[in-house]
Amino acid sequence: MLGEKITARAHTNIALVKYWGKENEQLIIPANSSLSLTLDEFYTDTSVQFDEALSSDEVTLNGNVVNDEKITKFMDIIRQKANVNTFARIESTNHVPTSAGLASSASAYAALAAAGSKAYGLNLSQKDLSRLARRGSGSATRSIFGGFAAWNKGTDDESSYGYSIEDPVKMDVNMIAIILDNQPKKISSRKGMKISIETSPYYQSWIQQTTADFQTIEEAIKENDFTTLGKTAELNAMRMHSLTLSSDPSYLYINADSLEVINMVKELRENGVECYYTMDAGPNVKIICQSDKITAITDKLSDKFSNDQIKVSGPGEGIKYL
Ligand SMILES: O=C(O)C[C@@](O)(CF)CCOP(=O)(O)OP(=O)(O)O
Repeated sequence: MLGEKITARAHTNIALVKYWGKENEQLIIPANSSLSLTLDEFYTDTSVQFDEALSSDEVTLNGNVVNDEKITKFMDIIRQKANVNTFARIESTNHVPTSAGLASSASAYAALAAAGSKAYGLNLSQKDLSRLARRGSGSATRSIFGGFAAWNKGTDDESSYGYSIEDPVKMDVNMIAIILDNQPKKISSRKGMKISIETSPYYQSWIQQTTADFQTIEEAIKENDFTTLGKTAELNAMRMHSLTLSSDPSYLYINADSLEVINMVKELRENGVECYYTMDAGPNVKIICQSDKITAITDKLSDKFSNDQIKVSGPGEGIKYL
């Protein structure tokens, strides 16, 4: 029997308050709550159709066959919830440079959770959809929602879920992604955060600080205070990266190009162009700015980087079915 083909689109999100460590690896329960901005420019479209003729899930990503047991394990969670054993054909198109620290797993697992659950006849609430997406990749929890979203840490599968903070976004806020390297990174976020939580001597102070940062940014959103949001996000990102440096073995996602961009941001700020930077598990830098500063920033960036490396994003929307 052939099921209905369901297609969903999820946008990636960039954390302003980072998730960097799990309390429970199997359920992907984080060590702290996190908060992000969903972006309009980067998204994943995924279609799912179950087919009794299949003897395993068939997965393609950007037209290429993918064999990833993480995907099959994720689909098994959906099959168990739907009480259906049939395998599925999954076609995914990433409008994000895959696994280059541009959070492609966030949009990928959010889209797969939405298309997969609906294809198997589940009609999940947004909250339950975010709990399901969380089982694929932690940051996907937030990509179910548009604009500013949060992932409530929780303590178990039931209490660890995403929720919308503000969508549509009132604050004038954009992110400019500079794509320095779209090669898959050597240390995945999953591996990196495990090393940090297990070996960095600063991990506990990170948890205290990031809990405070969450409240600061939540308040800044309410007060439409871009400066506090940007400043706090920049410090939070660098504190996350200090965990990688202080791990054993020490490692670093920041490379020479990243530092080039960071110094440009500091020069821009010294010259009165307010902007802030954030980074995830890769060398790419994202610059947080308001609309009237975009041109000054992209002009400065184009001194060193080509136009196809520079991508401006406004706030993106939550999950939708196509
Ligand atoms: O997005 C953030 O909060 C910060 C990060 O992007 C890195 F800086 C973490 C992304 O981690 P993810 O890929 O979701 O890990 P998984 O749960 O092991 O799949």
